[in-house]
Amino acid sequence: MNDIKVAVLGSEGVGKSALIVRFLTRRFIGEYASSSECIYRKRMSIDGRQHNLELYDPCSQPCEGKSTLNEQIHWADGFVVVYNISDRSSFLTAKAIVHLIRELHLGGSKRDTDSVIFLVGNKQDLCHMREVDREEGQKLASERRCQFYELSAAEHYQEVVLMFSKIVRNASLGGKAKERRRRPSGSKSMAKLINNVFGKRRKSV
Ligand SMILES: Nc1nc2c(ncn2[C@@H]2O[C@H](COP(=O)(O)OP(=O)(O)OP(=O)(O)O)[C@@H](O)[C@H]2O)c(=O)[nH]1
Repeated sequence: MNDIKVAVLGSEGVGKSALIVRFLTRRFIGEYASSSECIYRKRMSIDGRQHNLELYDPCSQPCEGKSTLNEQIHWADGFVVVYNISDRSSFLTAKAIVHLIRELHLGGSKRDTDSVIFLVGNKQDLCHMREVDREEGQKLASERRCQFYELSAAEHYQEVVLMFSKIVRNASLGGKAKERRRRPSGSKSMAKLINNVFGKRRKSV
């Protein structure tokens, strides 16, 4: 059994929780409020191999025991860095996060890091309000040697599953054994996730 840790990073409201919830439950939840950072766990079989996936969903608000971005980056084997295509400032934040991941992983093998940083432009369904061209995202990804996706947690279930499956596969192939530093603190079971999801008021988008 292989443990794979993936951090989903990006600025507030870009759809990090929506992407994770979509992947884990198949559902798109219009309003998902979480007041704490948390880790979701899922067992996955990819290419006949079993993986224990841990998905880290940070909390944008100040909260108790909140880990720093540096700690989150040290903890993870793979990174999904999300921006909202209709919010340029979120793209700039994503750019800074990718830069930081690269800085902190300078010691690692280049090939390992290249395949485990995914830059994701979310909310593609809002392309009528687009502030970041697809080409800009592609350019940043190729400059920073990341995999690039543009998708919509709201509309693209299959693409979301493919994206997460691919990062798990890439992280498992990297076979990176690294020192584990302080781990982001929160942890949630699927039961808690489902409770969160269905306990919230849903809003259509
Ligand atoms: N139209 C559209 N809205 C989306 C999409 N993904 C997320 N949203 C909406 O964007 C808002 C923020 O989504 P969240 O998943 O809470 O974003 P987040 O990045 O986890 O936010 P924080 O936890 O505050 O950092 C919610 O109202 C979602 O319904 C999408 O693909 N399309």
